[in-house]
Amino acid sequence: MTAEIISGKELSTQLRNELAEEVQDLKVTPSLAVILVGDDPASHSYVRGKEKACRTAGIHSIVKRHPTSLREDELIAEIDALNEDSSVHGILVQLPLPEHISEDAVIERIAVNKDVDGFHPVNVGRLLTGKKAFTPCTPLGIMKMLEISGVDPRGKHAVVVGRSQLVGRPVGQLLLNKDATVTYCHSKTKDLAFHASQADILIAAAGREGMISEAHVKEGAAVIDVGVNRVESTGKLTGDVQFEEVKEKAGWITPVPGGVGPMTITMLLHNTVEAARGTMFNDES
Ligand SMILES: NC(=O)C1=CN([C@@H]2O[C@H](COP(=O)(O)OP(=O)(O)OC[C@H]3O[C@@H](n4cnc5c(N)ncnc54)[C@H](OP(=O)(O)O)[C@@H]3O)[C@@H](O)[C@H]2O)C=CC1
Ligand SMILES: Nc1nc(=O)c2c([nH]1)NC[C@@H]1CN(c3ccc(C(=O)N[C@@H](CCC(=O)O)C(=O)O)cc3)C=[N+]21
Repeated sequence: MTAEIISGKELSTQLRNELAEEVQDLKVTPSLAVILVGDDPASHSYVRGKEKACRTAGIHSIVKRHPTSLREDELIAEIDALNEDSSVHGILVQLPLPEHISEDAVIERIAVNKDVDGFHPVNVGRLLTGKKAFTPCTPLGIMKMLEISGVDPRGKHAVVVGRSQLVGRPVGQLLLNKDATVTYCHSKTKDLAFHASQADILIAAAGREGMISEAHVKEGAAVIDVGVNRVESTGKLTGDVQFEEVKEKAGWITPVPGGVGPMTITMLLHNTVEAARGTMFNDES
């Protein structure tokens, strides 16, 4: 079997065009504030990608760039100001932050209704209890890719490799909310190949170049590659999945680049439009 390749790039083009039309019909121009601390080239590159994507969708974006030496209290003060500013609908603090700044303290400071990353504990808790919430962009993008491919998680065995707060945990939760049977694997898992090869839906989110081989994959499975690893020798990006061999066995597969990455940014635009509508928490009980 040769897998169907799910192009996050193509799907993103379509969804971003649809978002641009939605934006035209809004009374306000959605506005996203991105805070970037330090000089990590990958972070700067991601943030440029976000700025560009905002422009094409008609979303206003402001990027606040700071040196690594920025103090935590200065960052908190900036977030407070953005929380107060009614012209700003979404706030994203690019991670990771320098070691002297507490990521938890910073994320908790962001207003829940501007938390377009879905990292605030209130949004995390709402997701866990099945309520409407800002949902982390990468997991949301993954669910969209499965949906568009006609892969319904209900009753399927989903195996998630990785349990981070940003990717692994929330994607497992979304799959559970869609009635999948979910297994999480992580660095202490014994016999990863045994667990992974049981999966109807396999999410590879460990950040380990090429760790998922053909031996980890069940015939016909949907394989979603979240990993973004830069190969030292070539400078190229590659995923956690050995694409060439796995595509001969899987039913569906996502490439890197051009898979989950572009969808993450598309879902950020989606969440920003949602924040600008301001109706996420309207039916609060
Ligand atoms: N395409 C996109 O849009 C995005 C891509 N990414 C990429 O996804 C990957 C994961 O990101 P993130 O979740 O933030 O990373 P983290 O480093 O925070 O988490 C990695 C997870 O993988 C687990 N893990 C590590 N090694 C192994 C192993 N050998 N076997 C099984 N599990 C293992 C870790 O286990 P333990 O908990 O035990 O340490 C941990 O839970 C990275 O490559 C990152 O660049 C991230 C965000 C967005
Ligand atoms: N607060 C916060 N929110 C995030 O969502 C967040 C973050 N911090 N820190 C870092 C990770 C990583 N991440 C990616 C986004 C897009 C691509 C992406 O578009 N990748 C392209 C390639 C881009 C390139 O060529 O450099 C692709 O896979 O095709 C990848 C990774 C978001 N993250």
